[in-house]
Amino acid sequence: MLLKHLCLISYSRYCYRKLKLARTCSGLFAKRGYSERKEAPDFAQFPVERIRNFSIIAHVDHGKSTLADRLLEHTGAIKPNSGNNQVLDKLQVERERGITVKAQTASLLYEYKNEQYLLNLIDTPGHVDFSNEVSRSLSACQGVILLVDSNDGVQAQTVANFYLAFGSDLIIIPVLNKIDLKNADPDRVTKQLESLFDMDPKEVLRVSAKLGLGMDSVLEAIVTRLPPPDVNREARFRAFLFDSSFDRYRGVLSMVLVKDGRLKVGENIQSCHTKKQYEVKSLSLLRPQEIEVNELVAGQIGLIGCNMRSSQEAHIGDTIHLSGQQVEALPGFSPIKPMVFAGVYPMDQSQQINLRNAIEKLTLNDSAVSVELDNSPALGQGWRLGFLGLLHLEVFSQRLQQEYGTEAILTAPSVIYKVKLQPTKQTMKDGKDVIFINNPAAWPEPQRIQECFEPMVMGTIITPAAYLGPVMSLCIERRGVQISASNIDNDRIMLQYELPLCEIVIDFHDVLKNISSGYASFDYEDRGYASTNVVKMSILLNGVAIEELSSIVHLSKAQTIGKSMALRLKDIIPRQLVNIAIQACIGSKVLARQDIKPFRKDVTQWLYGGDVTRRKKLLAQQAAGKKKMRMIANISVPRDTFIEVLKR
Ligand SMILES: Nc1nc2c(ncn2[C@@H]2O[C@H](COP(=O)(O)OP(=O)(O)OP(=O)(O)O)[C@@H](O)[C@H]2O)c(=O)[nH]1
Repeated sequence: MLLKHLCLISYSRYCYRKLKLARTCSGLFAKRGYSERKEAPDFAQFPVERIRNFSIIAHVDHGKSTLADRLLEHTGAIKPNSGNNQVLDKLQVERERGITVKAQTASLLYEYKNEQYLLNLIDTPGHVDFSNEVSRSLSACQGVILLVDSNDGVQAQTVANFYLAFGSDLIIIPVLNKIDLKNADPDRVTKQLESLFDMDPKEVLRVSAKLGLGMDSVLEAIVTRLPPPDVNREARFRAFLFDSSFDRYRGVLSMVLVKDGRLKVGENIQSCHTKKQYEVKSLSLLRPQEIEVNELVAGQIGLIGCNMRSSQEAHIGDTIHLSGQQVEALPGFSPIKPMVFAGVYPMDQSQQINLRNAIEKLTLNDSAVSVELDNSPALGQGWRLGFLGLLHLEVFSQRLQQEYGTEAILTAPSVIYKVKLQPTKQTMKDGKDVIFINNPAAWPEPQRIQECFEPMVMGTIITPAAYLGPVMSLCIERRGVQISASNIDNDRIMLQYELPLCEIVIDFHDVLKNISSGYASFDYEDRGYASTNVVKMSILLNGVAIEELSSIVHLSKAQTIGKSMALRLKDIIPRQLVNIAIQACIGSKVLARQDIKPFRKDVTQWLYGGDVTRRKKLLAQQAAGKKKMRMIANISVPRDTFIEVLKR
């Protein structure tokens, strides 16, 4: 009996402790936002004053995605310590390369002074090729977190991103990350921020996204320093379309910031751009996983599913409104200007339709890519695509393969040249004396050209002083002209060079990283066109020009490029029964020549003595056969050769 009593007491104590623990935990979880999972608030009732839209911007690898992970954990959107690494980097290419290429959104709930706030976070890419994603994200925000690595300090893209946010009149919260690192020097980096951007050192926060240190200070700064979105819930519904993606079952999903009014499932909406009407099938918020809601209200960022079927319908920068209501369109984006062009062809023509569908769907998710039809005698029907840079091109082709299972051949990248033609009766009549050319195959005859212009960029390089010499030599070798040089602090120097775009698209960034042991950083912006001396370099095989291998080069570099191209082709083209002459030419002038010797088949090996006329007859037959072969070899080069040469 006594034993039973004791057991009962200890059991009730156990239950009490468990209950207490549960209560403490629930209190703790409630504080960190966990309770909202059970009783998610009605997002449509969230007052505008308690909404904040912000973005995280930084130089590549300074920890944006890691900070986003910690903020998601800290606000209870995802479970802590469950191996969350770059949760918002959803694409396979992002996870493999460890970079963000696509801005992602997540709505967080945060409790501050007993009031719940809805914080809409947009994680942005850091690499210069994806800066369009950054500027698009900024259009939906009132403020940004400018994240700086407290070991690396201010880098080229920190400068570019700062000016992007500053120019958009956004509030900037400076945050130093990675303070846990042994070599971290937050004081030095704070001074850099003060001298470069005139920032108040007291406003600079210090965190470690990896260890989750200082997260409350960041969240508090977002709530207290940023204003709520400037929206009106009583006005007619208006939403700004700033991103889109394709869902196999639901068609196009449009990511919008609701500027005015509210929108419910079942209502009919219309696009200001295309004037097309749709019925709203689904509305959702991203937390970061999608949660369906019945209503989106002004101030919120959400997804609209309305059975849009084709990529042309979701126009980035469009204004969406309710059908039958007149509203003023919101200011859109200035069109994105692709910098690098490349031909994309299917491996064989049977895959043409698959590739076309894949390109169409992917361009919906990556609106910066421009698409034109193209045709090549050797590679068949294809497309000429425009990209923002080489990494963008690589990521696009990787996504084509990984997300849509299509193999494509990419031709050598080229920039877009401006050519002023000699005045003729025809050009004067059409008024088309200036043309833009992104494909060497379309280059006019030299006698028709009056002047050529090439695209220029203003490059900003930040490098430790120790690497200044090699960095400057690289810029000079790439035809750069120095505009300015200034000290950021005792150790780092910021250089500005005007450079031709074609000199930096291929490998400038890699070479810069190599010569500076990875310490120098680079960013660039468009600087218009400048007069130049470029020519078309053709590649001739046995006297026949192969258009797919031609390129536009600067006259000063034509000889070097011609030589290396001829050597590469010599390695790649298989030996054949005839001699193959590879020539790199400008017009009729041959710059470089390589010969691939023919196989020598000994047709006389079966002869054993006998009359000499017999031997001569066999050799004559062989020579006649070779003559015929050369005719064939002149025009047909194995398809694999193109793939090998055109692959970088
Ligand atoms: N020691 C330390 N490492 C960190 C911290 N924050 C991020 N990292 C590491 O820095 C690297 C880059 O982090 P990411 O979050 O991918 O950087 P990112 O800025 O999102 O990179 P991009 O999207 O490519 O621009 C990763 O290896 C992280 O683990 C930190 O506070 N301390």
